[in-house]
Amino acid sequence: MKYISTRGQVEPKGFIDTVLMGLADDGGLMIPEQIPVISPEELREWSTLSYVDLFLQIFARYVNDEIPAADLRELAERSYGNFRHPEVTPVKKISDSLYIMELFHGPTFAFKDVALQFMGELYSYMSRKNGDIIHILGATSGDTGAAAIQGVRGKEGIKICILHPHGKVSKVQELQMTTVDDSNVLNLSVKGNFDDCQKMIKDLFADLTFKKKYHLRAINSINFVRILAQTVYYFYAYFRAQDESGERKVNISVPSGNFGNIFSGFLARQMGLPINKLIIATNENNILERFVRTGEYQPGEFRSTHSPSMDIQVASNFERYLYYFLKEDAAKVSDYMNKLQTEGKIVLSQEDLEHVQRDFAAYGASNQDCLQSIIKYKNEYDYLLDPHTACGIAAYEQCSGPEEVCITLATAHPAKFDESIVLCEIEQEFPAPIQALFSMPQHQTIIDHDLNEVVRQLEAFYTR
Ligand SMILES: Cc1ncc(COP(=O)(O)O)c(C=O)c1O
Ligand SMILES: N[C@@H](CCOP(=O)(O)O)C(=O)O
Repeated sequence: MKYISTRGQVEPKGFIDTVLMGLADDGGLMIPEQIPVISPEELREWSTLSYVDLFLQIFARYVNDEIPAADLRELAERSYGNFRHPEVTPVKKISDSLYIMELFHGPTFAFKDVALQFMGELYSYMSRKNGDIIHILGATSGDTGAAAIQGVRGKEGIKICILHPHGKVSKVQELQMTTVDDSNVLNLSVKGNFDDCQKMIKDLFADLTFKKKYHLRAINSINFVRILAQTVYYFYAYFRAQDESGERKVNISVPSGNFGNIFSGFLARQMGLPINKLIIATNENNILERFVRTGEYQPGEFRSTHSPSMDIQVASNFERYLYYFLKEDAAKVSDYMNKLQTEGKIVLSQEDLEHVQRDFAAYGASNQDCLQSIIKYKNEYDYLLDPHTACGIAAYEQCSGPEEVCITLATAHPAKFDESIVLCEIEQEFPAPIQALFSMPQHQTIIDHDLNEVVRQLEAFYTR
């Protein structure tokens, strides 16, 4: 298996080189040259596997023996051994037509742990084995940063710098990132929004001299291994729903922002998993929902909502979908991305829009939808949704048919977003590891939205 760029200007790479490259050197995103297809017989065999065994089966199709099987097993077991639930990502039945897959049983109580626990182990393995210097640079709207820091804190040979939007993450997210006092961690709190942070890190990765000089490595979903690790739970979810749903079609509703999570679902479907509808659930930052409804992809005005981790206008992984949508024509992808840069939008023909609507359903939840879903599911099912999952539930209610079964991905634990839970006049008890954060000192550097200042901070950090 080789990996290529969506923009076609990178020589095909192996798995490890793809992980190390992060953002493709031509500014695109790395993707597998060919997506492996799993036969129905194999899917049947996979359907009873444990989470770790399923992970190993899927990864075996992508890593080309670049990591010996025994080592990969050890990395996976160590990663998922840190989860508080033996099933890693358990599925709960809410009603006859609704299941919730809880992706928040990892160390930082959000779905990012699923891929980032593994990435932390993988980077550490690469550093030990090859003596690679790993300088991680990432941007976060709150969850990726916390999970990435947790995945590598204190690990030898690794330094991590995370940019988050100042004052725009929840209190618990801020504490999870900034109470870590290991010397290999730097938190930059940027006066701007997540899109500003993501743009700055993409600019730094695109500066190949800087990237090479400081050995920059990515933990955001620009890194293909993040996408791959997230496909595992789509298989796992589908198999659990299939156990119960009989002949009914299985939909999956995904709270979406940077399009990484749902792109993993798209990849699983391309691999042969018969997911019926993939439902994109957004908040009021609804660029993806507008795209599916109208065929126009145009960043709008940034809004602060009750689901702050999805307050994203520029959905990074949209480019990966574009590549497959444009029948793997990298020149066309470059064209479309240039158009987005110069004209501020991409507009599809009616025929292309119909194609998109066959790939995805979508719903943009308003702030009111979000709070109403939290209140309704607490009252009717005694289940407390976090505000991102609540957007997923609102989308399930709009897009899933009466004869279908839907699994909504619960992307975070409600304790991370008590600000929104309080607005619903609901009291919750915090899990002990979250409660403990409130009495710990914080470490962060607040900076202006200024690329030169980020460079100064990074140079000082990486060379000390
Ligand atoms: C809790 C939560 N839900 C949903 C999302 C959206 O996921 P994605 O960016 O992969 O679309 C994020 C982060 O983006 C998140 O932190
Ligand atoms: N919601 C994310 C945004 C970054 O997304 P990523 O999947 O590209 O890392 C966050 O919590 O930071």
